[in-house]
Amino acid sequence: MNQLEEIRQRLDLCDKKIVSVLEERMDIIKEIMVYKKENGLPILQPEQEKHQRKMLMTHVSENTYKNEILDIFAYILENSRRIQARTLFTHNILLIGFMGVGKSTVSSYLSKILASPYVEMDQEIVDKEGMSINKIFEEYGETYFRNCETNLLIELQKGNNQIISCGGGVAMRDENVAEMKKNGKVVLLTASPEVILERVKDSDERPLLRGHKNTEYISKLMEERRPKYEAAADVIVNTDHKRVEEIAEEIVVKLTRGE
Ligand SMILES: Nc1ncnc2c1ncn2[C@@H]1O[C@H](COP(=O)(O)OP(=O)(O)O)[C@@H](O)[C@H]1O
Ligand SMILES: O=C(O)C1=C[C@@H](OP(=O)(O)O)[C@@H](O)[C@H](O)C1
Ligand SMILES: [Mg+2]
Repeated sequence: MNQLEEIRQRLDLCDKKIVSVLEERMDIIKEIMVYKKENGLPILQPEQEKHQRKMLMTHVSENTYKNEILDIFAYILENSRRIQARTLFTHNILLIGFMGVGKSTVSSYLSKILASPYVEMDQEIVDKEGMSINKIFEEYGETYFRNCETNLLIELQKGNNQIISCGGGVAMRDENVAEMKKNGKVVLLTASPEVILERVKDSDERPLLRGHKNTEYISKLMEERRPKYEAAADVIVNTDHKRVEEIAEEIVVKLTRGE
């Protein structure tokens, strides 16, 4: 064997060790998930990830390859989140509820923390149609927009592990709810009319609230929609005066307990 071959063999041995240690690390992630579930501990714990990063920085502080190693660890941590998510869920998670309850905000956060694809239905429709929701309502009318939602929902059934933020009206059609249930769990977010008003008052992107930014109108429409929302929900989480992190944790806990 020449010298180069010998060096390459050492490299191969090194790869083997990395594979083995990565496998061990991923098994530990699963073990942690099982332990948390069994002992009713918080599941997401973003502060623990901060601690982990700190520890990692101390491990590499003197290392010649510090930047390269940190780059690799970004992928390792991303994949750990993915394993964590797969341990918890194999289906889609769909967030429904009235305008301003925080569906888009919470979905985006959940997708980051679970390293899962995020689908914003409103945005998908805007991109596909090449115009804003206000413009779609003005040019083609509400029914056209609702049909776009139904078609998109059918399309989304092809994917798994997606965090899907539904527009506030999606759960009003029974056929949409049937589509959601095929491959997903439905999370209903709620909030009081006062909190909703506070959250939506500065935005002009919701055609149904144009000229109706008051609690009386919000309250009335919310009551009209409530039975459909509640019938569609697998779990319900109230968002009043809660931080996004708290809401996300509550969703994950309720979904894993199957409440
Ligand atoms: N838990 C929360 N606390 C405070 N503000 C929030 C919370 N959730 C969402 N918001 C804010 O409320 C507004 C509406 O949220 P958004 O996610 O767009 O709601 P939805 O998609 O349900 O209409 C946004 O400005 C967002 O930043
Ligand atoms: O409740 C509704 O009928 C709607 C809610 C909006 O989404 P958000 O709930 O994300 O604001 C958007 O789909 C459209 O303006 C109609
Ligand atoms: Mg939204």
